[in-house]
Amino acid sequence: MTMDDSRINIIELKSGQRNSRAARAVSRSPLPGEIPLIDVSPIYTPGNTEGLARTGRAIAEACQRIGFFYATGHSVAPLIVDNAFSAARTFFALPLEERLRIKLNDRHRGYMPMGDTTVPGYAANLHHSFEMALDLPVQDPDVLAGKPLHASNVWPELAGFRDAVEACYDAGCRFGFHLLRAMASSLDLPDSYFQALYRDKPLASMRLLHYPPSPDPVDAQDDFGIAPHSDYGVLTLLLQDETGGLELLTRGGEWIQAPHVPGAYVVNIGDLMGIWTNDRYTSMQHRVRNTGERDRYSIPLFYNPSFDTRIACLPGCATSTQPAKYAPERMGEYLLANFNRVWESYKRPTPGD
Ligand SMILES: O=C(O)CCC(=O)C(=O)O
Ligand SMILES: [Fe+2]
Repeated sequence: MTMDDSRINIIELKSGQRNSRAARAVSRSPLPGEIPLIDVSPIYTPGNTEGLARTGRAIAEACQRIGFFYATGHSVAPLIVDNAFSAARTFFALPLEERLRIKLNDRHRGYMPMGDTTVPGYAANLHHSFEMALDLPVQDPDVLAGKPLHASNVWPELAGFRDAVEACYDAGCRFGFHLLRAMASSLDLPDSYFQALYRDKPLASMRLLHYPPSPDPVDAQDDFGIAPHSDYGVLTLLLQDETGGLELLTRGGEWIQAPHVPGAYVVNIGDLMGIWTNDRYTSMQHRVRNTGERDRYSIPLFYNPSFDTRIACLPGCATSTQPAKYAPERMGEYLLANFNRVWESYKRPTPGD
């Protein structure tokens, strides 16, 4: 397989098992219930305190044990999901020159070419992506002020693409916003605790990802679709197609497959949730190996609160025997510290620019 672009950027992801044999170990099928399937529909019924508490308890169990769960009953219409995947397939089938017309900008919107991201210690990830986030008008005061990450999206000239992607983004954000009530309940916090931090311009960004088929990295040069990493934000809501290839590291140190479950989102917690909960909910590593014959598409939504949110140990998560382990972080600055490593190389002129 040829790389679209030979420049390699670094996405500094927490990768505890960097390039070790364990990180390349073969995966197994999950045991029944090992990645729990949680019906989250009570999040949509105001006043259903019992249902919300039940969902919260299931989420607490999942987050503490494995850091991932499948969510059903999320109210995102199948047609919205299908349309977004169709849009992704059409976009990645465009000639490279077309995709490069909207190359990733300094507000982290646009097309990120194949081979442009690596997890330290690994070969370049074998995927490329379309990146978008909250779409703010040019006259928005934060956009005018040049506040980082606040911008309008950029779009390819492709009929129907924008509508399909925006519908998926809006529906995913609505789901995330409701899910925050159950996340709060899972931590014995008032239902609206997290929602209050997401009301004003949340840093919610979505990627359309394409992974071409690639050789098995266990025997080859670590050519993962995406190498082992944990997500650095708060909450990730992932749609994946039927291809499979997503794998999770269990707390016992085994890699297990997280196959496509029809109609379900894969939900996982990121590193910032570990800071918030003092590691009650610790992010877990995951990776993608697309070793079959098929192209794989996925759509993660990184659902994070507003730029100025201060992420510090939550009430109830520190005790006298377990004091807060982490210094507080500011949401936007924390994300920027991670993104900047990518941006640096995008600011450099490349041949043909
Ligand atoms: O494509 C997937 O299933 C996972 C993507 C992922 O882990 C990421 O973008 O952080
Ligand atoms: Fe990830």
